[in-house]
Amino acid sequence: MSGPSAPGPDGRPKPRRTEVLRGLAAVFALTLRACPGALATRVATVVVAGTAPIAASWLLKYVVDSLTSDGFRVADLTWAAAGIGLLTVALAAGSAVASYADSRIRRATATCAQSDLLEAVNRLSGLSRLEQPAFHDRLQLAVQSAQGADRLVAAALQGAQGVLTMTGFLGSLLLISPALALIVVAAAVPALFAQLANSRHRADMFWRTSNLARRQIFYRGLLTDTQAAKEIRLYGLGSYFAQRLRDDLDGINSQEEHLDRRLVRHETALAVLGAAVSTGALVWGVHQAATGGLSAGDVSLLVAALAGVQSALISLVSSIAQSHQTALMFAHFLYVTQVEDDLPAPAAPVEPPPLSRAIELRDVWFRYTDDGPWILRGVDLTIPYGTSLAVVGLNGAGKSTLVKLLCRLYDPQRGSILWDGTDLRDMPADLLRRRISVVFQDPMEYDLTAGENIGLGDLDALRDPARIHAAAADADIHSALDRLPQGYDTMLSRMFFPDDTEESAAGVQLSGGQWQRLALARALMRSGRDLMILDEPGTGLDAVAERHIHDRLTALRQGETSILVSHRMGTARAADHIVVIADGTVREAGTHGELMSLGGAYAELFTTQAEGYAVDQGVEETVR
Ligand SMILES: Nc1ncnc2c1ncn2[C@@H]1O[C@H](COP(=O)(O)OP(=O)(O)OP(=O)(O)O)[C@@H](O)[C@H]1O
Repeated sequence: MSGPSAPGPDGRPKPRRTEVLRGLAAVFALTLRACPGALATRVATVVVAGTAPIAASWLLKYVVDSLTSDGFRVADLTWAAAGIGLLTVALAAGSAVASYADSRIRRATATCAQSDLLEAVNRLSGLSRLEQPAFHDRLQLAVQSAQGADRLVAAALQGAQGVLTMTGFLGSLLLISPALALIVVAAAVPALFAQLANSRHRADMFWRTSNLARRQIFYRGLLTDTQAAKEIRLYGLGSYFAQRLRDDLDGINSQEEHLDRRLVRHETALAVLGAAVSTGALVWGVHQAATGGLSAGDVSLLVAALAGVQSALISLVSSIAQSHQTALMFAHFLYVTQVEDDLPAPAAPVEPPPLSRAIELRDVWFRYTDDGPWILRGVDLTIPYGTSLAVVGLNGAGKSTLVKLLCRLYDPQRGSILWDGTDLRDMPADLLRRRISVVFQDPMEYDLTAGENIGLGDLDALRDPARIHAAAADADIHSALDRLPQGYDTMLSRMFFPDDTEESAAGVQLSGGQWQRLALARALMRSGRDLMILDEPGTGLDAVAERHIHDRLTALRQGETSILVSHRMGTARAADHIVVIADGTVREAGTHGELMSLGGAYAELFTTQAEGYAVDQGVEETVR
């Protein structure tokens, strides 16, 4: 990966010019990998399309010269005419084959580029890169350029065809008049520079407007999202977001409009220049023919060469410009596919052993960005093997952040987290995560079947109904799933149908608490886990379900190392150890009894919650 690119006018990194060449080479390598056969076919059509017009113009010159001379042979002219006809057929067939090959190249490169991109994003083992707006801008442009990679190939081949045709016709013009050949080429030079400048401006514009483009996609998604629909209707936000979407689109449109006007000015001037050169050359040719300097066939060749060189030059110039623009855009694709992992890979990776001693946090400091506030400020904590730890604290204290660090979704800036004495930074993140099972505070709701939603917890068991049902039973959701229209095969989505079913098999939506139990079942699927982390598993559960699941989990956790983040003090009190996180540090640590007798933050949290229940109870008694 090369160093960061120079910043653009808005301070964000901008693709460098050398990246154009890298982009070109990369797109051809991609096409060669994606569809070598179609590329070879397309090259063959370029040769035919590039040379046939020249051969046809020479045959025409031969026919015209023969017709205007004495004693021509009809048979020879017939062969020449048939030759022109054959070339026309070859051109027509070549064009049809070319568009078929172009379609194949388009589909294959888009698929290959998209999967390269997704693999690259998937290789990022942490979360920080995905939380940077600039990275999302790059990603958006990378997706666009991945979809348009075939355009660069098409433009380059069109350029090659232009070169072939132009070389042939220029050779013909040189035979008639070297000066004329020079004038025709010179007329194309301003066009070349203008087109290159235009393509640079267009690539810059895409970069400048990428943030607006992403935002209007966000608003569009929001306005059509079923989850957002409730609040949007309740608060009457539809028109407000629609207006913001229109403002963003207006911003993009006005920049495009500015560029389009510039293009109109340039293209008009270039067309006038080209027409003037052609007219002058034609007048000169007619004059020469009248004075006997050129034959009638020469004039016909001159007319064909003028048109051929002009159109080949225009096509060459526009293909260079198009390649330039696409290659500049492709720099974003290269950036994303070659971006460094946000978690540095260990120099000497250590495979995490099955946990047997303890997980230790030693003076852990963490903040999400280099200039952001410290979220954890020197956390010291030991979680002995086989014990349960409850983490409590006020909103925003850093409890979920601690969980994410334990999963190595981020690395701490200072201090270390040790797994049986080995720093997590020395372990490949994916191997470490196989040893951990987590229910996050905001678990995913996959638009898949109920069985898949659970089976994703252990891909090897995705088609193992017995294990899936057992995990569902442990999470107390089995009977609810069993009662669904297609049981575990029911699609949990109102957006999609299962692949092989009719519309009548449309999916169902679960309640918030049921989704939470499903996430718990998914976490329980993970075989061979050493650490179970539950980040607020009870928030969406009813009191009966919470009690039931709590007892079940307590039984399941026996002998297992577990961490429970919870605001429900009644649930937290059962843990072997409890820590109170406040101001980014461990404020208090101990058992429930120890912390209560300490009379500090834990005792206050506990009694405040208990008093709430007691007051409610008192009110109920008064009402009765
Ligand atoms: N991805 C992130 N990027 C930047 N800041 C973040 C991010 N996630 C959390 N924070 C900030 O870190 C702080 C701690 O958040 P965290 O989610 O760890 O708190 P918590 O103790 O789990 O809170 P809660 O009880 O509300 O779940 C908060 O101030 C939050 O704004």
